[in-house]
Amino acid sequence: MRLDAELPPPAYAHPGDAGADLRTTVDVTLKPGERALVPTGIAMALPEGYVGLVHPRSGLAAKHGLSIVNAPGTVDAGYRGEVKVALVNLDPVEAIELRRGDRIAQLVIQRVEQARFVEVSELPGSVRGDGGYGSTGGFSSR
Ligand SMILES: O=c1ccn([C@H]2C[C@H](O)[C@@H](COP(=O)(O)OP(=O)(O)OP(=O)(O)O)O2)c(=O)[nH]1
Ligand SMILES: [Mg+2]
Repeated sequence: MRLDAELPPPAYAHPGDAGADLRTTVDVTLKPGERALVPTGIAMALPEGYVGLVHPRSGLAAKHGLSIVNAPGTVDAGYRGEVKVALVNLDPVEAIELRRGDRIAQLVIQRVEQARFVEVSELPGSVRGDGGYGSTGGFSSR
């Protein structure tokens, strides 16, 4: 549902794209390190068993340092409020100026399972075991 009828609905830039672009309904300037919760003018009713994931756009991230604090944001199937994007400017020097209608993020809709959590006193073994956080090594050149 569009809460702002003047702006286009989410759209895939190409056939087969995973992410549909979301737009800001407001002008916003982010100073270096600043964040803002930005409205998209979109509300939706995803079918049960699906989730909407709000991902950064790679071009804005690589060129300007525009990211999302909670990337990817989670839009629950039962959520009926406005989808918002927690943008952050990670550039150390330059401010980022966004204008109403700019495409600021992309929504990826995926199937999702709901687990049934079963409490146990022992876990089955595995090859990895409890190794993590770099247990297989870091940069290959060092
Ligand atoms: O990037 C996002 C992330 C979340 N939401 C909306 C939809 C989601 O269903 C709801 C709650 O998100 P989440 O569970 O991540 O936030 P919370 O801090 O746990 O809030 P709550 O206590 O309402 O679950 O906020 C967005 O619009 N954009
Ligand atoms: Mg929550």
